[in-house]
Amino acid sequence: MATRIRPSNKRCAVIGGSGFLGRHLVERLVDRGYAVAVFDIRQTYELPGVNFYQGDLCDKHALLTALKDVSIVFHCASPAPASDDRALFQRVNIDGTRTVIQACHEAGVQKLVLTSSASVVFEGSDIKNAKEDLPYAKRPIDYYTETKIQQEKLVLEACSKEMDFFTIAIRPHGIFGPRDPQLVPILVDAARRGKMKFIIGDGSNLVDFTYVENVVHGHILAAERLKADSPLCAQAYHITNDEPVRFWDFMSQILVGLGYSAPRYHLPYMLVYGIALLLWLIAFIMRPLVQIKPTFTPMRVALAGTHHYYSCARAKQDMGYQPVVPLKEAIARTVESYPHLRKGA
Ligand SMILES: NC(=O)C1=CN([C@@H]2O[C@H](COP(=O)(O)OP(=O)(O)OC[C@H]3O[C@@H](n4cnc5c(N)ncnc54)[C@H](O)[C@@H]3O)[C@@H](O)[C@H]2O)C=CC1
Ligand SMILES: CC(C)CCC[C@@H](C)[C@H]1CC[C@H]2C3=C(CC[C@]12C)[C@@]1(C)CCC(=O)C[C@@H]1CC3
Repeated sequence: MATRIRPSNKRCAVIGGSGFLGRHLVERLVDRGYAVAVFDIRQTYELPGVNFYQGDLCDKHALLTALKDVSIVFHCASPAPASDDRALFQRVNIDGTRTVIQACHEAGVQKLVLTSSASVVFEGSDIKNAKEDLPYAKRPIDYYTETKIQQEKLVLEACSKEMDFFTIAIRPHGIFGPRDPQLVPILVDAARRGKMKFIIGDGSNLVDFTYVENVVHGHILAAERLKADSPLCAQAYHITNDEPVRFWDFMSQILVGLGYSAPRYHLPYMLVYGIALLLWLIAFIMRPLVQIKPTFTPMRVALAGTHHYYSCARAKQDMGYQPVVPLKEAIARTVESYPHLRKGA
């Protein structure tokens, strides 16, 4: 019988490696001595020790070129959550993830680590210290969440001891840090347009914001501890900073750190949510004529006015996870990294 030659376990691929999380992951993997292949629809940087493969993850042949001799695949590609292109989410997050799994099988990859999201259980109402056994959202709040649920199921169901193929899903929440294209830029844009004067609700809602290096640490631990008969197989894990913070305190610390005023006046949650829904409806109806992008979408209002924080006890127990950068330090590093977004810059 021909012996199947296994790729070196220090060779990995990062699908979505040109993105915010992906690039931080790639940098850390290189520091740890991994040879890394980045697969992405765009190339945003160059790094010694990293090979770039530009392509769409829905294209199996393109993927197979990048997965040659790779033993670990990190899948952290996704369309931007704010997009409302349902067909794109279906194609990339669902059909594309099937293609990734198939390509992993054909290339002899042993481990697939999916970046899922803690939002797969979020329906717009309070979530307090939830464990991973909370059921998936029955009424997902948007297409992004809907397809992240399907994606996570596909990856976890693909775990197979018989095929020597092990899978795991990491569920981060509210990732932030240097080079994040979403949280800080959107916040500053809203502040510059005078829209950050108001607190939605009473301001006491607790939320997880997770520093990108902690998310990276969770991914690498997952990959290194995932093996046959380990409790990690086919499981989902929350990865957070383990320091839930008041949503509006966190936003205020970022804003004040960058020289803007903190929001002060309170508005009732239901009023703002109703207005956001109405604006969304108007934007939807007007779409054939004009593209309107409201700052306060129903999703953002729900995230800004409810509790949503998650227990990471399972990751601590099964993979020895502990956040490596505490929240205070993480906020300071983040603020420092955006000199161009400071007030007056
Ligand atoms: N940013 C956040 O707060 C959170 C993000 N996540 C998940 O983390 C992952 C990474 O997110 P970010 O780094 O924030 O996003 P990002 O938008 O910075 O990175 C995503 C990358 O995927 C690539 N990509 C998109 N479609 C592709 C395709 N068809 N083929 C190949 N590459 C493609 C993009 O070019 C981009 O470089 C995503 O899966 C997201 O769902 C989960 C929880 C929270
Ligand atoms: C205008 C303000 C009321 C809000 C500005 C900040 C928001 C842009 C961010 C606050 C919470 C963030 C968040 C995500 C994106 C950016 C925020 C809405 C995600 C939706 C990204 C993708 C996920 O998987 C879940 C995240 C939850 C928190």
